[in-house]
Amino acid sequence: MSDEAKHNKADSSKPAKPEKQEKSEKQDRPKDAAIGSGFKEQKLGNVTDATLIKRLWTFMRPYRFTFLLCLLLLPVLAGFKLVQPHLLQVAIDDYLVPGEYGGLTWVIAAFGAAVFLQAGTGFLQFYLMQKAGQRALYDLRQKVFDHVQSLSVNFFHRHPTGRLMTRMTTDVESLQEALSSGMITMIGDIIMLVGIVVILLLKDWKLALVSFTVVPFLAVLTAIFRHFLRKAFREIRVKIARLYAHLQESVTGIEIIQLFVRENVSAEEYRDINEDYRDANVLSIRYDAMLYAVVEAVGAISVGAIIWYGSGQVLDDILTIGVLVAFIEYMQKFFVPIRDLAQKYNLLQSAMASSERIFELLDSDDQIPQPDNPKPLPDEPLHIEFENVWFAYNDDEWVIKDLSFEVKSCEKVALVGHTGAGKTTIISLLMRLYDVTRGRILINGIDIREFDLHAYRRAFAAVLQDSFLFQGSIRENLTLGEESITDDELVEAAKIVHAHPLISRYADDYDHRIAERGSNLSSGEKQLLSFARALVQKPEILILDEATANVDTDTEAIIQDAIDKLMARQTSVVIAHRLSTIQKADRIIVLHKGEIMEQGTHHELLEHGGHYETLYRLQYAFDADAQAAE
Ligand SMILES: Nc1ncnc2c1ncn2[C@@H]1O[C@H](COP(=O)(O)OP(=O)(O)OP(=O)(O)O)[C@@H](O)[C@H]1O
Repeated sequence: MSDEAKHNKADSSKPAKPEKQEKSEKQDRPKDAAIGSGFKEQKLGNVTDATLIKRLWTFMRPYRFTFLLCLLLLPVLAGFKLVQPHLLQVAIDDYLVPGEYGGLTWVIAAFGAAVFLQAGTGFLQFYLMQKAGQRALYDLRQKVFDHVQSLSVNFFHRHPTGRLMTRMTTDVESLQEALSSGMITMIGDIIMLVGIVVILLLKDWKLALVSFTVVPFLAVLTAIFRHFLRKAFREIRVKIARLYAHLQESVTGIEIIQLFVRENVSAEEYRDINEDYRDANVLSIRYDAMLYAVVEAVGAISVGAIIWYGSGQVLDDILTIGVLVAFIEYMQKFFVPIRDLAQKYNLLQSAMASSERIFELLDSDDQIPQPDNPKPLPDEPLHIEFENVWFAYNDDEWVIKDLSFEVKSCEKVALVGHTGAGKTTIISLLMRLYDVTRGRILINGIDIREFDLHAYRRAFAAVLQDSFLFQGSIRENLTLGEESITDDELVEAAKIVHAHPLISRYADDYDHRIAERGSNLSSGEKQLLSFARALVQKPEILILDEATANVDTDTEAIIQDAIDKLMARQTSVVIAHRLSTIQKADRIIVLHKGEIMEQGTHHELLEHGGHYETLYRLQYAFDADAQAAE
């Protein structure tokens, strides 16, 4: 079914009261999609390791040959390690005990060669593994970033930035350790263990069985610890996400915290979260230390058993001293990988907990849908039409109710209304930050959901309430990386909106660096720069939201002139609380609780004597009072 057909179908089934139909949509929606839910951190843990490893493999696949080479090097590396105790046995039994010291030379040379080759192979194996691991992680980081960028603003409203950042940074880091060292060296450890078991059984199966009596206990104990460690690691990730979320909020909201003297409250909250994080870490360290101690103790018991049983055998001449020494050496080598395995298992547990969270983020499909066969934007002046539009952020709470209006090409339409009337929501719907719940928005008669999202948004330039500026030069902030914009165009745009005098005040004018979020500029200056940015992008449709709030009367006059010039050029939709700024608009739409109350020109609405007239008189009286006070 084409998109058009789909939308038409949705429309034809439009109920008089859309609340009921909405309910079934609600049920279809993934649970996580409920606004305000955030990530369901506690719900993690149901995914099996096999599923996670399978998904991780998709990132390792491009580097599979390097990983394979690393794997092939593992038995070689194990071979060089395993030959050493045997050489020790040969040295004792064949040369030291019979007193043939001359033959020791080749044994020492062979031992030296084994140590040297072990180092060389170890280096190669480690280097290749790290390199491939880093590459796979680079891809993963890139994928996570691209995915996050593609998510709708709705998603960002629901998820605290700090938590998102944790997933994109510390979780990826923890995966990094596992991918670039943990996983493959674990296989190396297993090869070592199997090698030792086989060698010992071949050397003396009875002594081997005595040595391994402790292994089943060890297996049971590590299985129990594994279970608790996994839980502890998951807890750490949840706690660290909370810690970052709080940190992020405290840093971005520092002005409010300081102005309202909330430092102590914020510190108290942070202390609680920090304590939780510390306790979660301490718990995991406790398990870790216990596991380490258990492995050490079991290792010592095993060596004790070898000496106890083996010494008797040596005295009875059944066993040589060389074999006994080799057994002790092998058993010590046996417990090192077991200890390492436990540690690497921790790493892996942590990585599994992290990858679960990263994949959950990658699985969040809160995107604005793209059509299968996008239509090109009409190559003619654009006009907008809202057709019976309904919209709710939360389930049945309708913010926009059956809204219909038109903005003709080159028309300047203003939206006014009390706070919360739905003005910003209309702009968000128009720019497809959200999709309408019901009804349609049309551009030249085509549903906007049928256009390619990016091509569609490129037709707009928006100056929003918060004139967000990025850290970087003024030029970068105005062009937003669009290289085709020339310096002349830049200067011309800045001049039109009165931003040029402000910019040329700086010695390095357009190369002047703006601090993060434009913190080294006043709000009026930020607005002028965002006007220049909007103009230089040569939009078909201009969106202005709350353009003249928070500025003094002189700046307001300058900004007003800038707005007039901006609006004169193209189709514009403007939201303004200060009604003086929109008197020249071709049409003013007065909104109340998501519905149109009245519309017309400034004069028509004043003559009509309705809601707008009341708003205007109130504001006029307020301004007159303010001026008198000045
Ligand atoms: N992201 C959101 N999630 C849930 N509800 C929201 C969200 N954004 C806005 N709302 C609600 O939608 C309603 C309309 O908000 P909107 O921002 O569109 O109003 P507005 O007319 O632009 O107000 P203002 O003039 O104060 O900016 C309000 O009741 C608001 O609480």
